Amino acid sequence: ASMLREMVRKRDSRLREAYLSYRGTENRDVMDSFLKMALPGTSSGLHIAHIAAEMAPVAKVGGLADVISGLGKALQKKGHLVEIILPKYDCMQVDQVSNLKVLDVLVQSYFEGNMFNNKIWTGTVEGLPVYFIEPQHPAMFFSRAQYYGEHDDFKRFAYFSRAALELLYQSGKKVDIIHCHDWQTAFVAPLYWDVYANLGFNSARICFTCHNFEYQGTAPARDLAWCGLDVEHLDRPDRMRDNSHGRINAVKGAIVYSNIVTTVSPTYALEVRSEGGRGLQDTLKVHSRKFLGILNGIDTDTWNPSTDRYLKVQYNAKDLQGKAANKAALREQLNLASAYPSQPLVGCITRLVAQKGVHLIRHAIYKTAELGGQFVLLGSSPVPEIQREFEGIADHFQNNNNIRLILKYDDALSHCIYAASDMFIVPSIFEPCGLTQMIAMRYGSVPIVRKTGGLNDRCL
Ligand SMILES: Nc1ncnc2c1ncn2[C@@H]1O[C@H](COP(=O)(O)OP(=O)(O)O[C@H]2O[C@H](CO)[C@@H](O)[C@H](O)[C@H]2O)[C@@H](O)[C@H]1O
Repeated sequence: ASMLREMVRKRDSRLREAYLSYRGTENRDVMDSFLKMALPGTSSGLHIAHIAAEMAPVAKVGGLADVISGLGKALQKKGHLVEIILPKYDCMQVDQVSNLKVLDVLVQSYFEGNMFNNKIWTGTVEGLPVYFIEPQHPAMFFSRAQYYGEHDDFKRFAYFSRAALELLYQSGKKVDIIHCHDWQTAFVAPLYWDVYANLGFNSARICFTCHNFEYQGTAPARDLAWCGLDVEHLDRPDRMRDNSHGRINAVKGAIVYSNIVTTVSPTYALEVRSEGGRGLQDTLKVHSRKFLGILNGIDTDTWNPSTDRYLKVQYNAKDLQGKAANKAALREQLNLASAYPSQPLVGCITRLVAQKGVHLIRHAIYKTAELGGQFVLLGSSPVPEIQREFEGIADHFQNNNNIRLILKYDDALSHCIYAASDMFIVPSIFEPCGLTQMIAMRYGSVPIVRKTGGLNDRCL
């Protein structure tokens, strides 16, 4: 911790200046008024609805899921009424939902010229009330045995965004803040102001958080009509038309139409104002008065080595024996050599996509083997070539008792790796925030990161 504190002290002063001027007078009024409304520690008793594609642990692919439950719980603790709206995926972890039941009302929503019924399920996840929407649509949008990666993802989530707003509208809820996340629910912002506000459902203000500008949700302009948006009105350079090709862009629409737009670290908020914006930099500049970066946090109940039920032995900062016991347990579980307790163990838990620096991860595996350390990778890839490449590396080290690659998603194992490792690598090419380095620090594993985005931010 003292090393990290020292690093923070030595932080590039130009970056600090840039950050401070970004938070300067021009943005202050807008920010202050919204933060008073939206953030913990200010007023309480607001009704906040998050509309999202993921939530931990019930429907998790990556960091978005952690933030939906972590932020939701933090806001709830501050006295706000927080509700989450999710698709009812067939593959979600239903055992993580308490009191799951279907309501005896159906909510009808518009799509492609027709009205469709939606079953509404309710339940509690991590103490938060959740609504799950199950469309009664012949395309079975959320019964695909996976969360993303379907040919009609744009259609699936345009449908969900519309149905989620319809649920809020028909239930007569007086919501203060509707918080949507990433391209999958970016449609909520233009739908709210162009469709629902005209129906008198207009008490809420819209917050859009972009967790990663790499994914923007683009499609031919005509596809916007599916969820009832007006293509002619929105297919314009100052509204939803993408800045570099003729398609429409869901994230751009949310930037234009939301009251406040956030991303997940101040440094990334600076980066996306140039190339990091993946073509949206000019839009972010036009809307800079309502755009800011707020550093993510982690859910310190879920990620707590002194209460973590997945660990062999719980431990805390004052009791590192416990950490050693977890290292021994993981070595046994993964059939790794265990003769030398002090032989360093390097951990890495990630979605294996180009963003995460897969070539650097590969290099770290070989280098650790060469230097006589141990390496455990837990990761899976939506990109078949990358998955195959890492399967090859796993095979290569099959008989090496210092290296293990576990190429799947496994929540329980991830906790054990954070606890067992001495060091944790996050060599991302770009990283909007990054949660794994924060979790690693919480578990006493030293993060080794590339200096980018949230990995290059004030985290102490
Ligand atoms: N195979 C596996 N098995 C089990 N658990 C696994 C796993 N692979 C990853 N995880 C878990 O998923 C989470 C990933 O967090 P990241 O910060 O890397 O987010 P991600 O890049 O998905 O999301 C985006 O959103 C988040 C949240 O805003 C940003 O921090 C980030 O920079 C941005 O890219 C961690 O909780 C990690 O433990």
